[in-house]
Amino acid sequence: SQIFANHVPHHCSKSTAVNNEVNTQTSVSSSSDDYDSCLPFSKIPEPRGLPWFGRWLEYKLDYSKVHRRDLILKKLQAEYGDIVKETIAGRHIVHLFHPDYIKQVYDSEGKYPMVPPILESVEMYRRSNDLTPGLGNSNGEVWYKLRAAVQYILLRPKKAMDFLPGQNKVAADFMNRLDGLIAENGEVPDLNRWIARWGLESAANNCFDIRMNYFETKEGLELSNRIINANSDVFDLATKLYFSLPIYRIFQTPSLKKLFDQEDFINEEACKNLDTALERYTKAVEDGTLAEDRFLFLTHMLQSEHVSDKDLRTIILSILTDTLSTTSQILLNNLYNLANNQKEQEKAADEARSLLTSSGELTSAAFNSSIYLRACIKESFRLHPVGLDILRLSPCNLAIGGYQVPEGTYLCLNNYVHSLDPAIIPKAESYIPERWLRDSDWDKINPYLLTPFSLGTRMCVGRRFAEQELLLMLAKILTSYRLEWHYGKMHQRFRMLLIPDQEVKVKFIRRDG
Ligand code: HEM
Repeated sequence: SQIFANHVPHHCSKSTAVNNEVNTQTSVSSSSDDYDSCLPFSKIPEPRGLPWFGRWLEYKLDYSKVHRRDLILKKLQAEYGDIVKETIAGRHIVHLFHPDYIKQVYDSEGKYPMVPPILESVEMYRRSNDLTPGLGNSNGEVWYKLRAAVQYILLRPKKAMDFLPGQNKVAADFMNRLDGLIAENGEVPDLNRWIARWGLESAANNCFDIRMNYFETKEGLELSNRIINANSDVFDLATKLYFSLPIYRIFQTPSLKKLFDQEDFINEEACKNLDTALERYTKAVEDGTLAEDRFLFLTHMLQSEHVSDKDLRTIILSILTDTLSTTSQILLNNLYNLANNQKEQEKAADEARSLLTSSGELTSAAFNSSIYLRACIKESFRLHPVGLDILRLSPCNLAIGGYQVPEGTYLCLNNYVHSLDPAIIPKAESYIPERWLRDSDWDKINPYLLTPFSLGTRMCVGRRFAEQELLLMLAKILTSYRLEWHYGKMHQRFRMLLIPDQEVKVKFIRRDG
C-alpha cells in the first residue's frame, strides 16, 4: 500500500537488531542471538479468539467495550502481562505496556520512525481524492522532508512564540464571550462545544491570520457547528471501521461513504479559507504592505521547497481538526480536574495571576516561567490522556520481553495502564501535580511512563501550539473564575482518541464578585 511505499528500511542502530551492529549507547542488551533464542511471535500471550477474526465478534456484540477500551487494555495487561497480542479482523496488534519495552522501541528507531496511519479510513479518503497523506500518514524520506519544513515553524520555541500574540487575542475574545454564557447556576450549557469553537477559532487564526468569528456571529456559530459535527462523525466512523471486518477496503460501505462525505465538507471549508487567505497574502505582498508579524504560517510554508500546494492543504486540515480532537478536549479535562481539587486549583490560580500582564496577556517569558500550571497539565494528562497509545511499525526485528517481534509489526506503545498503576505511581488515582515538580518528595518517575506528545523525532509537531494555548486559557480562566464540580466521576470515551464521555458541567464562580 502507499503507506509503506516510502519505507526506507534502516538497520536498527541498536543491538536489538538482527544485523547485530555493535551498540555503545544504550543499555538494551539483546542481540541477534537474543532474537533467535527468544520465543517466536506466535507465542506472545493473547486472549482466545477465532483465527484471523480474533476479538472482532466480541467488540461487535458489545460496542461498549470499544468505548471503554481503557478498561479492556487494563484487563489485557492484568491477565497476560506487559507484552500482549490482540487480533481484530486480521489486524495483529502487539501491545507494549512496560515503559522499558517502550523505551526499547524508541531507542531502536532510526532517522525515520515508522507509523501506521492513526485513522486508516482518513488516509484512504486522502488517497482516493488525490490529496497528500499528511505528516501522520507518511513514512520514510517523504515524511522526513515534510516534517523538517513543518516543525521549523510549529515546533521551534522561538518561531511558535511568534503566534502567541494572535493566540492571546482569540483567548481574550473568548473570555469576554464566556462571561455571557454562564447560566444562573454557574454552569455553561454546552461548554464542550464552546471550547471546541475556541479551539477552531485559534487554529484558523494560526493558519490563515484571520478571524472566523466561530464563537461570535450567527453564521460563525452555525459553520463551526457543522465542522465540529463533521470532525466528530469522522472519529466515530473511523473507530467503527477499525473494529469491523475490513470490507470497506474492497468497496465503499455506507460508513465509509459517510466518512468520506464528512471529510469532503471539512476539506472544502479548509480549502476555501486557505484560498481567501492566499488572496489576501498575495495582495499584501504585491502592495508591499505585508507586515513582518502577519501571515507567519503561510509565509513560511510558501517559502519551503519541500511543501507542495497539496501538502499545505493537508497540513492545514490537520491543524484545524487536530486542535478540535486534542487541545480542546484536553482543556476540558484540565478544567474538570482543577474543579475537583480546590487546594491545587488555588495554587494554580496564584501562579496564573503572576503569569498574566495587567491587560491579561501571556508573554513568552511568562509562558517559560510557569511551573505549577505545567505540573497540573501533566497530571491531568496522566489521569485523562488524549490517546491510549502511540502507534509504531517495529523498525526491525526486536527481542522484547523474551519474544520475537519481527520488523513491521503493528505496535501500540501503551503507557496509559502503568501510569495509573498504584504499584508504579503512588496514589495513582489522586490528582497530585506536585509529583511532577523538580526536587519533589515523589520518587523519580520513569521518563517513558507519561509521554502525552510522544518522544523522539516523530513527537507531536503541534506540541508547542497546544501547550501555549492550554497554558494561556487555563491562566485566563483561573484568574477570573474559581471552578467547582458537583457531579460524579468523569470518564472518557474511546474513539481512536479519547474525549470526555459527558458534558463537562464545571461551575464558574467569578473571583471578583
Ligand atoms: C494536547 C494536544 C495534543 C496532544 C496530546 C498530541 C499528541 C500527539 C501524539 C502522541 C502524536 C504521535 C507522535 C508519534 O507518533 O510519536 C501526535 C502526532 C501529531 N500531532 Fe499532535 N497532539 C496534540 C495537539 C496537536 C495539534 C494542536 C496539532 C496541530 C497543530 C497536532 C499535530 C500533530 C501531527 C501533524 C502529528 C503527526 C506528526 C508526525 O507523524 O510527524 N497535534 N500528536
